[in-house]
Amino acid sequence: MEVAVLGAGTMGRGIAGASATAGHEVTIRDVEPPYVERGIESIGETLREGVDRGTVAPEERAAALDRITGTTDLADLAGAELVIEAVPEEMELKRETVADAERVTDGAVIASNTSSLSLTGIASALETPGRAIGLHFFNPVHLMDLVEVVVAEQTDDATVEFAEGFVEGLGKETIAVRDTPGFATSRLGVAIGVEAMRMVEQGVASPRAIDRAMELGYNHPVGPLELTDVVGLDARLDILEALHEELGERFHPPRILKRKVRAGKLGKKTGEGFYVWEDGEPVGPADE
Ligand SMILES: NC(=O)c1ccc[n+]([C@@H]2O[C@H](COP(=O)([O-])OP(=O)(O)OC[C@H]3O[C@@H](n4cnc5c(N)ncnc54)[C@H](O)[C@@H]3O)[C@@H](O)[C@H]2O)c1
Repeated sequence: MEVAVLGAGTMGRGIAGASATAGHEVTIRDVEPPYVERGIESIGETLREGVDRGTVAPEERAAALDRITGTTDLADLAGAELVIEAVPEEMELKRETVADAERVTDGAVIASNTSSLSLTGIASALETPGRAIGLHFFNPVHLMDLVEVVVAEQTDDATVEFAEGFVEGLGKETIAVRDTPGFATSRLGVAIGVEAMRMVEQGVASPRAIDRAMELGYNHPVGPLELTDVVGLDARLDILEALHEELGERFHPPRILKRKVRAGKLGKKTGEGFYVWEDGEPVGPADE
């Protein structure tokens, strides 16, 4: 199948790489040639790591890269049966992007990788909104087995079936979720994260103890506070504010989170969040 991916950033390159590895012809579009080139280079690097680990054969890597074409020209999407947008998380940009994709393709299913915006709001930018769906991939795409299939108010049954078939062909598992704030994964993940932050605030236990509770008590690979540091405290605050508005008080952003974001303590990327980070590792608790 011909698949078009819009945006060659973190997610777009992952989705393009997974699609090409599964045998699809992929066109990846970004707004400037260097972004496209960097995206394709990065797909090559990820596949190279797969070869080094023995999970990808060298000829599979070469064949996958051969199936990827980069472009900045929207007209090159014309033959796509599936378009997946992974442009920045802004409603107006997403609406323009899907409308452009609909205009230049002929009956393609148009999917959005949004992690928090209303699919129903994105779909309403289309002339035929029944073709819109959410395909919420997780980072890093090549290692994460889940794709949340987000069903907008307008999405047709045939679109859901098509999208689920595509994801299964990538060797990943789908869960179908109605278009509601935070879908399933962000809502559940953030609910645990926000309670963990309140527990730090109330002095219930140290961040490390709270993380160990979930890692050893529930077999989570990483605790909620370390995960917040990895995702970025600013990103977590944005999602919480959106969920608070839609779902009420239980998602009220804790003061400790707002305080840290105001102080520029955004987690791993700035060297401090709930932990102090050095060389990409948490080395101790941050001062409260
Ligand atoms: N990063 C994650 O962990 C993650 C996980 C799940 C979902 N998402 C979602 O995926 C989407 C993309 O996130 P990301 O982290 O890959 O962002 P990113 O900033 O890494 O990449 C976005 C890319 O889109 C490009 N772009 C901007 N306008 C464009 C246009 N009109 N057409 C084509 N490309 C355009 C940018 O130049 C950039 O290269 C967002 O909706 C985000 O919420 C992100």
